[in-house]
Amino acid sequence: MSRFHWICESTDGAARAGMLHTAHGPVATPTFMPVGTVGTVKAMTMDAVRSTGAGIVLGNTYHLMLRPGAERIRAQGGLHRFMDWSGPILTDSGGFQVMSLGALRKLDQDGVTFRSHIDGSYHRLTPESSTDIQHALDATITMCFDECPALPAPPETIAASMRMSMRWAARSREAFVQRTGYGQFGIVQGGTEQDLRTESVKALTDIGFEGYAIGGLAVGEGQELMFATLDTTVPIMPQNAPRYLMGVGTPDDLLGSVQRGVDMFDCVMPTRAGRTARAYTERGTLNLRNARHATDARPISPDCDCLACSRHSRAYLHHLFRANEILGPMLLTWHNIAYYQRLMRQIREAIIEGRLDELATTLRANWAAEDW
Ligand SMILES: CN(C)CCSCc1cc(N)cc2c(=O)[nH]c(N)nc12
Ligand SMILES: [Zn+2]
Repeated sequence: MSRFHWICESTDGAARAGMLHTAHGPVATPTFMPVGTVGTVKAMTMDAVRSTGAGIVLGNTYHLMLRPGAERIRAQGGLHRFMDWSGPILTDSGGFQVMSLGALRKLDQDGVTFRSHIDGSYHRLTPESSTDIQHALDATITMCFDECPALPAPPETIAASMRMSMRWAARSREAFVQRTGYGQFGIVQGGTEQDLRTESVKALTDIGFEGYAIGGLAVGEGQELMFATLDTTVPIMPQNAPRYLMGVGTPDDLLGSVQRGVDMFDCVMPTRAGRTARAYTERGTLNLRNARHATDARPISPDCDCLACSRHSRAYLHHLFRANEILGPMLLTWHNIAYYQRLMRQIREAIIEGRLDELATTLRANWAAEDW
């Protein structure tokens, strides 16, 4: 079994193309990780997920600890077997979900106590318990337990939160059980304050992790401020470790972030859009509920090999959504994930061939094209 490591194969400016080697197989980077919050990529079978070329999927400690419970998943052989996915799985550590789900919660220096959004029962997450739960899930990549402060916030609030997250990172690392082919990622915090981001990167690299995530962004700061934060934070992150930008993003966000040196992404946009009739395409997004699609015999994308595009028309997808048929979200989620995977393959190939800037110009022009 190969040890957990990332190899940089090519660079094009700050962008990198590489290979992440794990206990559950290799993943080509840059990579987009479909979100499988409660052990399922919503509205997709795992065969459909595999057919898109996805290499790694995401799970969530918060959701899985509440239902069905980490112990029950462990007893079933771990999350891989439970959800029929033999590739790598990255699990988020739960703190972000507690905050973002608005669950009734009490945060203290040791961890967070919260009430389940499902049945109101009380639970507690700490760096130790989050790490233990991710171990029980047999996560290939374990995320540190952190706090993601809401933006905007005063610098002193961001500083206090980041420093608590760095103490929690040390405790998460202490609780992590090293296994060949498994990794743990530290999460850089610090809002959009460069000095705090620098302090956070140093704190995490002093502890030492197999990879480093950029947290605390994609929380409403906007693309310009997100990119500005990447411009100063990514260059001081370890060169030889994978970099994961959490919760990002649109195709344009992914392209700009890869150009700034990011390797891994996750976002609910393509799956959530698939359930709400919004199609991602090489020429921007389409709202398939719109009446103009009612008689359009074309596939969503002529260049797509997903089931929706290879067998059906826009008119059919329009009909399914108007009729509120389950097959609508199934087919469109499949298409959106297939589009995101195809985009990442295009970007990776362009980095290897040294033509990423040209591809970026073409992609951005096509995304801005008039509705079609
Ligand atoms: C399904 N995904 C949205 C969940 C995984 S990514 C969640 C997530 C998103 C964002 N934007 C910031 C943070 C952050 O700062 N810390 C953690 N732990 N998770 C984060
Ligand atoms: Zn398609």
